Amino acid sequence: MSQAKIHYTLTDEAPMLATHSFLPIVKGFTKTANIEIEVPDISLAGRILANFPEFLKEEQRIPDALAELGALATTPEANIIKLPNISASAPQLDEAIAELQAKGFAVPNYPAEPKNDDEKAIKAKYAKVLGSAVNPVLREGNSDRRAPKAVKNYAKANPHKMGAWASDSKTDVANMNEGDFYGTETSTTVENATEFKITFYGNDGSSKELKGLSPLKAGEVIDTSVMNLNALRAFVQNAIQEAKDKNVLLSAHLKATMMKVSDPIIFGAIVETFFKDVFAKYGELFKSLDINANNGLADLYEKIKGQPQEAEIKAAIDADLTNGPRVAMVNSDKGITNFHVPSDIIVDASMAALVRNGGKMWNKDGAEEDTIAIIPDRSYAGFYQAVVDDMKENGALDPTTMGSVPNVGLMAQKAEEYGSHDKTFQATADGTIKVEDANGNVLLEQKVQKDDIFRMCQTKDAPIQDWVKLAVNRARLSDTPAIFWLDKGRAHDREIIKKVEKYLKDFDTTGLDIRIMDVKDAMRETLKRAREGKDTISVSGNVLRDYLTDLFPIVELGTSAKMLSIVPLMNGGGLFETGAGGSAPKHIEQFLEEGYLRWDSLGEFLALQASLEHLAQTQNNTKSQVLADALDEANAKFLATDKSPGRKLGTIDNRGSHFYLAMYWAEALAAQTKDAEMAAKFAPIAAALKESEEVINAELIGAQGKPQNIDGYYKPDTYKTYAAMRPSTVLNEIIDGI
Ligand SMILES: NC(=O)C1=CN([C@@H]2O[C@H](COP(=O)(O)OP(=O)(O)OC[C@H]3O[C@@H](n4cnc5c(N)ncnc54)[C@H](OP(=O)(O)O)[C@@H]3O)[C@@H](O)[C@H]2O)C=CC1
Ligand SMILES: O=C(O)CCC(=O)C(=O)O
Ligand SMILES: [Mg+2]
Repeated sequence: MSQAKIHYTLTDEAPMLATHSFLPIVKGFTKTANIEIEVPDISLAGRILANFPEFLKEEQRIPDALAELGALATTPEANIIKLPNISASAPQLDEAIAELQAKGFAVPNYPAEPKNDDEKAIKAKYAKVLGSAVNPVLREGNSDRRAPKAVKNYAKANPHKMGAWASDSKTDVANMNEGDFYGTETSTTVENATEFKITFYGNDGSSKELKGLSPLKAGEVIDTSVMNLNALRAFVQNAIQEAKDKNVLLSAHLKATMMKVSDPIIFGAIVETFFKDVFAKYGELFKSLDINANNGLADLYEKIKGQPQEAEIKAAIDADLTNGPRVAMVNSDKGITNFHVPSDIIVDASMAALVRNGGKMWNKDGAEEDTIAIIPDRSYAGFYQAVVDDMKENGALDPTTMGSVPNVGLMAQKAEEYGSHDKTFQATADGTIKVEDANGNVLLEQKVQKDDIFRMCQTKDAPIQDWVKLAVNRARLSDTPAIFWLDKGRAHDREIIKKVEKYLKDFDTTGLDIRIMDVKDAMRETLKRAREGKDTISVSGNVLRDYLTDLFPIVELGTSAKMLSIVPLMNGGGLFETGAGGSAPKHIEQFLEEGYLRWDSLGEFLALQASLEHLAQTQNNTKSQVLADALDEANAKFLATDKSPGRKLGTIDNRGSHFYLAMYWAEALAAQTKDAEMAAKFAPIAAALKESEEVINAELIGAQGKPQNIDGYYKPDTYKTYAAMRPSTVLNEIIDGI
């Protein structure tokens, strides 16, 4: 048997900590099936170092693990377990760079406003690290996300807390009615393979190439749209007034990490409109200090530190916060508002949390209040409004009875808006931005005013076909109705509908209930069915995939970390994402403060099971199938015995949950009869773990309750992190002895 490989990614924050405890277990168990576990470092710090070898000493240089994994993802051998990673906002990138520099890595500062060609080159390299820079590289397939039956049943039996929705809740979504991406979108399908370029033509006769010639494949859907900044600012002003009039909180919900070019600008426009007198009065000073509203208040406070006007500016900001509507808080204990950091308000998680919480967010005193939720663009605002309306009309959903909403999402090869960063530009003057082919024929064009955001998106045909196939398969396999969520009001979706209707004919859909519905209707129908306890597969584009796979799991299961999240790669490999949620920065904070990590690794367990099964099938490795089946049993027992970390000190945390998983996995391996060698191997391990249960728990729980020092946040010390995450010598001895 040749040695098979699983690539288990090293990422950031809570999942990175969890990996230090779980990886030794994974390595120990899988080596019995001759599987090698590789651990590519795709952490934010690792990605920065990999991109700047010329600034580093020889011994500090590391290979570009992400690029290597991206290449691997296009091959049939790929078997990658991908944990959530930081998608860095500009302030996070600055922090990570500062930490690396302090540790002796001479990487350059991030030049937000490059002043010469050298800085431009550095900025271009950092563009590969900023924002959502990992997932789009690895996602060479569409996504299949669902709560496995055992997980769903567990949630029904052990429901999480749900906030009640009042029928007179004042919570509402505020969106633009014109001048947004939705209203301006134009779209076309390219018949034959060609090339395109993007050029700005100024009303003054000037022109500037924004993007040089790039390929277009036959059948590709392309679109352009524009967000008019004047319309955006006017809309924000109205939303501020609305929140004030209704006497509720004001909150903003964007995706500045994934939409890393457009959404920080939109965030900045919201911040600048809210504090418009401050930005008008201190504009010159802010400019000289490189303060940009797009980076939020935290960055502003940092940069005015020590300035003669510091106190006066802070007072002016406080006055606006007092006079304006109350602003929703990210962390009321620490005084962190919704306007502090663009990456703190990630719409997929934040709106889901709002729905789970009876429509309420937190004010500065930590009390819950209704809110006006700013979601400027109608492309997605309407579907959140549909949820809010449904909750007001019918009350909160009931996790003990509600049906499940799995998702089949179009995302391969950077489909749709989430692949648009390299084609998103802010207009520097009034004019027209044209998408032209190599011969100058105009494919699409948009009129822009200075500061407007122009965006072009691509969606390749092969991923669309694969997505339709995946939807039909999932509907068949789970015998569940599937709804394509597409909006006839959007030019892009009208092109996609044509393709879906065409490609559905390629498959046998007899007996299946497959529908194409408008997004808002799809939401209403899905919620109605969920309330009746019925499951419905949502089949959606890339952005809705992201939003729906946090919204429903967070309502159904309490967190999207418990999702099974599979990406069948188009060339035959497998990418197994862990959960559908993020890297839970507040979990690492709690761990550093009190030695308790409440990150739930169920997503990792589920992904590992799927990865082992994929390996068994593609490499004909029967031992891997034995491992996968035993892990499946272990996962079920893990849920049945409720060994997930609690929320509080003194109960088993992430490390304790790994111990139980290892014990149940070893027990299942010892008990199975398909592979006698493995049964014999794991019988003493299972016995040793069981025998030491009390001692191990005492060691693991005994390690809690004190601050942890792992020497860093973005690049902690490996040795210290292992020590912190593996505090049980008894457990370590058993695992390391496998
Ligand atoms: N696939 C990826 O790589 C993704 C990465 N991200 C990145 O993650 C970071 C934070 O994003 P954000 O969206 O705020 O998400 P978080 O990681 O903060 O998750 C939001 C909330 O979900 C709950 N949660 C998530 N994962 C777990 C888990 N394993 N165990 C228990 N609870 C969990 C917690 O909620 P509660 O406190 O209510 O229990 C948590 O506060 C950002 O850098 C973002 O870019 C985000 C999404 C996906
Ligand atoms: O890549 C990211 O930044 C986040 C990804 C995400 O939220 C998702 O795929 O659900
Ligand atoms: Mg998401």
